[in-house]
Amino acid sequence: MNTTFAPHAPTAALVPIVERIETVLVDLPTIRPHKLSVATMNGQTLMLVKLHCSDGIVGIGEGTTIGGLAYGGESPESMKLAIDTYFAPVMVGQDATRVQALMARIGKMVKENRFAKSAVETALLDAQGKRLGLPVSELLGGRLRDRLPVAWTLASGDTARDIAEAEKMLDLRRHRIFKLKIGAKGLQEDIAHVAAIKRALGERAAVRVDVNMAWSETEAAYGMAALANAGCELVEQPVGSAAALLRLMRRFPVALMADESLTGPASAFEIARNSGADVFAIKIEQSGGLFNAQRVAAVADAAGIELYGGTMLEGAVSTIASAQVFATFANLQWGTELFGPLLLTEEILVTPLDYSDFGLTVPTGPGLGIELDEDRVAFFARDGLRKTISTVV
Ligand SMILES: O=C(O)C[C@H]1C=CC(=O)O1
Ligand SMILES: [Mn+2]
Repeated sequence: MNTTFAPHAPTAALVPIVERIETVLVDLPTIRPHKLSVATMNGQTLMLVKLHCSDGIVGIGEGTTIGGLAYGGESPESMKLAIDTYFAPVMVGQDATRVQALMARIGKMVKENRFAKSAVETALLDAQGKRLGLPVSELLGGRLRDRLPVAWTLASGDTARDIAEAEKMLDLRRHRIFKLKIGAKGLQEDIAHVAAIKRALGERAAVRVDVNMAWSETEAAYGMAALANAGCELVEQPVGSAAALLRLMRRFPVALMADESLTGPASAFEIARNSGADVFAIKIEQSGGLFNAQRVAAVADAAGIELYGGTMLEGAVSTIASAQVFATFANLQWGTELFGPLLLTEEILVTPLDYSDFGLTVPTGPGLGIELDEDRVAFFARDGLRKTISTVV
């Protein structure tokens, strides 16, 4: 008997492999200047990834940060360079269906670059979901919710304008949780700003602040007490170091949230071990991808730390990748801030996302469940049609 003859055995050629990875920088204006203590944004650059597989499936991913290099170690340009030069050779020719194995392979060759890893992992998961006919949330273990509460950030730099913006969001039933960006101005001015907004909105809305590490420890001690008095319910990353954050814990009747000091599972474990935060702002890019975001959530749950779904002011692709993973979290006590696409003037999806009734609907289609409007992406690409037209005119 010929035991080597197996006509129906799958052959290696049938395994879908990664054929090509395309990256594109897309520059989009914001609806107004967005003022953080680290930068003022007038636009946002999305670094989009298209992962072409041998079975014809194309997965999409996104890497985005805030104010170029003002927020962290990666920029959209550096992500593009890292993927084109270092990720692509490690990925091309590999089995596209083994997402975790491929991410582990990348991890051996690329030490850091968490944001770029998140973009590539998103594209792999989108492709695999499209291949299997399942939403990314189901590849990640299954969703617990189809809708996510979404906060809005008030960051125009002007108190009256922020109040008017909040009133508009309440009228539209789009947001009733507001995060105020402070830290760029003096302490007293910032506290007066927060108090005025909370006074105007009263019980109709929740008010939180993000200091983006701008305060010294003594400023934070004074500031947190005053903010608690003003009715602010949560203070996000008032100081830079995790040690200083820990020293501020439980001294004021206001929740303390870690953002910048949370850079993936290892940092989550360190903060949790020291009871160094009440809440984690989990971001897929800061975590180094969707699987790592789930690991951060598991650490938080084990330690009794509460969860908030954060954003790097991402466009639609990474916003929905975040939504797909946040939908799988056992706990999401503080909701999310997945409003990034609403801060941009331009739509880049064929079907816009559903923001309604103070929340975002998590798409149910295969993969991320969204489709890029390729003409608009080509138009807004850094070296794309918009540039050609404005050079000709
Ligand atoms: O949390 C951050 O620091 C970044 C981001 C999230 C919302 C926003 O306005 O900025
Ligand atoms: Mn933050």
